[in-house]
Parts: sequence; C-alpha cells; structure tokens
Amino acid sequence: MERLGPWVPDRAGMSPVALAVSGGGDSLCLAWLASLWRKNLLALIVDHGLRKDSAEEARLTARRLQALHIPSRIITLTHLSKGSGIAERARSARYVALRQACYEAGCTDLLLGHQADDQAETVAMRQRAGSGCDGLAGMASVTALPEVRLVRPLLGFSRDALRQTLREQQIEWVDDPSNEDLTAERVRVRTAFRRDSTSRTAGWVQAAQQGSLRMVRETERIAALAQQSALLPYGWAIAGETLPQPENLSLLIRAVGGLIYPPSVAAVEQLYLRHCEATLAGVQLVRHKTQWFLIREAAAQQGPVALADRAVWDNRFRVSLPAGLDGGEITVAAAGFGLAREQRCGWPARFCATLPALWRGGQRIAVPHIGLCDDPVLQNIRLIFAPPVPAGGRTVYDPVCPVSP
Ligand SMILES: Nc1ncnc2c1ncn2[C@@H]1O[C@H](COP(=O)(O)OP(=O)(O)OP(=O)(O)O)[C@@H](O)[C@H]1O
Repeated sequence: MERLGPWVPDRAGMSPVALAVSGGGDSLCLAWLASLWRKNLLALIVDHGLRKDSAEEARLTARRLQALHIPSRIITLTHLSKGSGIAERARSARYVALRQACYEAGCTDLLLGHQADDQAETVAMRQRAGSGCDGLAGMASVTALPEVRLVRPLLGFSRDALRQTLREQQIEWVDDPSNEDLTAERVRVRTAFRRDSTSRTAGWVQAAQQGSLRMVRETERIAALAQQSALLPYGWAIAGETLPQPENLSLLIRAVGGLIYPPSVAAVEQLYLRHCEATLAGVQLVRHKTQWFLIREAAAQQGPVALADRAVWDNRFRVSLPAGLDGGEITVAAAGFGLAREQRCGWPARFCATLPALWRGGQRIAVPHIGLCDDPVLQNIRLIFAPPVPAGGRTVYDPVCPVSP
C-alpha cells in the first residue's frame, strides 16, 4: 500500500481512510485486507434502493464489517428509478454520494475494490468501442479528484484469488444478481473470458503497457501545460500567446467547463486549426490582449443553487460560508455590471459576466471574485474554483500484470 500513498497516519483523531464496500466479494476482501493494514477506517455502503432486498443486504454487510472491526455508514439513495440507463445512472449517483460522504467525514482517500478481471473487462470493452491509447490503459490505480483520491489497490489480483481468500477466512459475501445479467456488456465479456482466458491475459498486458506509456505522456503534458498556461481562481484559464496543442487545450476546456471528461479530440483539433474565437463544450476560446483565454460560456452555466456552506455551483465552484450566513442564491453574475474597467480589476466585462455571484430577490448582491459587495458581512463568502478533475488529471497507472491463480 505504501507506494500508493501518502496516507494519513493511522492514529485515533486523524481522518480515517474510506472504503467503498458493496458487500460483494471484491470489496469485502478489500475490507479484510485493509483491516490488516490499519485501524482507522470508515466503510461506506451505498444502498441504491433498486432491489427489494437491498436495505437488508446493506445492513448484513455492515454487520460483516463490524466483525472485522470496521465502522461503516450506509448511504441510502432515494432518487433513482428503474428504466433506461439505470446502471450508468446508479454508478454516477453512487460516486457523487461516496465523494460527498468522504468530504463530510474528512476522508482524503477512498479505496475501491476493482480487481484485475474488472481491468481486463474494461480494456476489452474499450477496445471494442475503438478507444484510443489513453483509454486502453484501463482504470488508474490512483485518480486524484479535488476532494478525494480514488485508490484501487486490488488491480493486481484476480477475482478468483480474492474470493478464495475470503473462503479461507470464512467470510461470506453478497452476490449481486445483476453480475449475471447477460444484457450487460461487461457480463458478456466476463462470460467470454471464462471460455477463453487468453483474451483476459491480453487485456492485462495491454493495460500494463498502455498504462506505462500513458504515465510518460501525462508527465510531458503536465509539464507543457504548466509552462504555457494557468488556471485562474475566477474559473478561467490563460492558454498562452499561441494555442496549446489540442491534447492540452482539451484538458483546459475540461477544467474550465467543470467537465469530467474532456471533449472529443476531433472537436478540439478543429478548434485548434480554426485558430479563432469559438465555443466548445460550454467553454469560450477568446483573445484578450496578447493572450488566448478560456472562459465559461455564460449561457451554458448552471441555474441558481441555494446559498449554503459546501454547496457546489456549476460543478466548479464550492461555497465556503461563515457560520450564520444564509439566504439567497449563487448563480451567474451575468452582464450589465455597468462598472468601469478598474472596478472589474481590469478584466473585460464579458469575462466578469461568467463569474459566480450572490443574488437575493432578483438583485445581484455580491460578486466576490472582483470584490463587488456593499455588505461587509458578505465579504467573507468564498467561492472556490475546484473543477471536478484537476487540469493535469493526476492519475497513476501501475504496470501490474497479475498471475492467474
Ligand atoms: N453499492 C456500493 N456501495 C459501496 N461501494 C460500491 C458499491 N458498488 C460498487 N462499489 C465500489 O465500486 C467497486 C467496483 O464496483 P463494481 O460494480 O464493479 O463491483 P461489484 O461487483 O458490485 O462489487 P464488489 O467489487 O464488491 O464485488 C466495488 O468494488 C466497490 O468498491
């Protein structure tokens, strides 16, 4: 585990390391292994509320964790409904809930139970979908999000090895029936691997090779990005006097747009070749003085969000409020400041129109980034630019290639 660190010291009073535990064989084995590694842990069990037994399974998992001396928290999702795209909707809601729970508990690391077979399946599915070299690196061992690192310590171990470990420890787990549902592509790939294990091995080799290459490329990209461009606390990026290469440009668009995935390479290449002001994925490429800038497209920004400590607006700005302050909404400052350029800190009006602002009763009360605020109490509001994925990505791909048990 040490090479996947650094870790918060394992002492009472320090933040625990969080574990995402579905109750299945992989994540329960992860929990058992983690309990040998450290004491200060917190297991998070998400009950999607989609199957009639799910609440009871979550409680059963909590009891199993208790037997391992791991405290747990059950997070019940109430807003999911069955129907089209439910697997993806459930997955995405699960990650939002897990990240929020980590944030609330002060956990900076979240361990996930993805293992080597999941990795080979992911690579095979991406290969079929025509994924590029980056995608064929599969899942990263470490993905740093702004508030938490997602860590996958089991990518070097096969599903069979993990289940065998649990049997030896006489620890039972829950088998999710959706893991046998042949309408899911992953399950079909898994079934094909059972018949022909060479393609599974090929997936591991592919992930290990492409992972190493991706690490080299990302290091070069981050160095080039840092030299040429900068993200500003206003939620904009200075892209440089000449446009960055499409790969880097797309990372900046992802950050400024508050996106999880960068826009398609083909679309960014077109933007790069046109070399003129344009909009892509809710982000405007604009020229200001001698530099290219990326600013958010005002019309694409999220609508109002109630003012509250830790609220997130537009997937990019996190609110930090002094105690006792509430009332109002955070939404886009919008045009019509009527302010002289010096009151806009020298920034063009169209830039300032994209900033987050506090509104009450249809009135713009404060635009903290440019110090626009009459009420001294409101001057303590902080709207912190925290894109969901850091510009450079900050991922670690481990060239691990498991041995078949
Ligand atoms: N309901 C859940 N609650 C908490 N964590 C979950 C949940 N579902 C998945 N995870 C986390 O995401 C990882 C990968 O999810 P995936 O759906 O591939 O696993 P699974 O087959 O449902 O369960 P397992 O990995 O425990 O066998 C899990 O190992 C676990 O760490």
